[in-house]
Amino acid sequence: MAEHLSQSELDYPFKLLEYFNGFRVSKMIFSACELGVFDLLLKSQDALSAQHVAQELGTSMDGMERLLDALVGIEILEVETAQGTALYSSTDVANLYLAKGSAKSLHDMIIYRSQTVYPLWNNLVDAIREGRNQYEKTFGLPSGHFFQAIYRSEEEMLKFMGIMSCHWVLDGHDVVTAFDLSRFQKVVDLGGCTGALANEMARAYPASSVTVFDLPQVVEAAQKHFKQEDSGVTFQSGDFFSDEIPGADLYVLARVIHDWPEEKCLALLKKVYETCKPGEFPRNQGHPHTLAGR
Ligand SMILES: C[S@@+](CC[C@H](N)C(=O)[O-])C[C@H]1O[C@@H](n2cnc3c(N)ncnc32)[C@H](O)[C@@H]1O
Repeated sequence: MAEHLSQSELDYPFKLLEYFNGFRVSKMIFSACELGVFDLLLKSQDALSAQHVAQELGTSMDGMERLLDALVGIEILEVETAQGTALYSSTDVANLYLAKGSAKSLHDMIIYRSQTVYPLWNNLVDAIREGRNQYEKTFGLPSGHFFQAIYRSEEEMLKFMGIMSCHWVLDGHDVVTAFDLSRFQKVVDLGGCTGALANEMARAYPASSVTVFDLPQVVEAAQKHFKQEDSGVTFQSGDFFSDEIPGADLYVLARVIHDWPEEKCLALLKKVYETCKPGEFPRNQGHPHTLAGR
């Protein structure tokens, strides 16, 4: 570690302190999102006092004042003083990413992190000791099948699908255009969920046909709640372990491989290799292509 952290860290451990206090910053943002602080400040035309925010959101005045000051400290909110009263307002960043409703809102992702991921990470020590996920200990759900736990109700499934989409609003275009993929005529996004990345792909390469392949209940929900009619993306349902996967000359596996143990990954990648139409690799290596993302 000493080799990677700068010399000054030996005199005073700035980075180390930042690392192990990082959870406090996460919790401040999670709490403000859950309480609706950013939504209220976005709606309000004027900067608001801590008392006003506390009253509107039904919290203690002392707790809210501390939270607002802490958010000013990490430059997510701004404060000005008028006649001895501190008045708080949102920054553009908070309005764009932390409040509900903007096209780039990460609100749902933050709520999921707060209510599902954070409690799971609380059991990280046990996860490492036992080598398995902690759904059972954290939520009393069977941990044997990861997606059965995540998709335990339609509401939970839609929440998960929502946060999967959020990521691609930020990075999707950059990811699909990082390489020129225009020569691939048929693209299949395995485990493509809502189709958010597939939509970016179809937009960037309008001459390609793009198909999302995912579990039946996910495909049904994707078409009902997330489908973008004009994107031209098609959906096919199935299980990529037990069913045939559609033929393609490019497969996308975005954030899929990391979900599975080694033997399942190898089985899936073998299936992709065998089904993928051979094509020309940029440096003429002449083997099928897999665009794998994690
Ligand atoms: C972590 S999510 C990633 C979603 C999407 N690729 C993305 O990056 O936003 C994994 C996806 O794999 C799908 N999946 C899980 N098991 C599957 C299976 N056996 N067959 C097909 N899809 C599956 C899930 O429904 C989910 O959409």
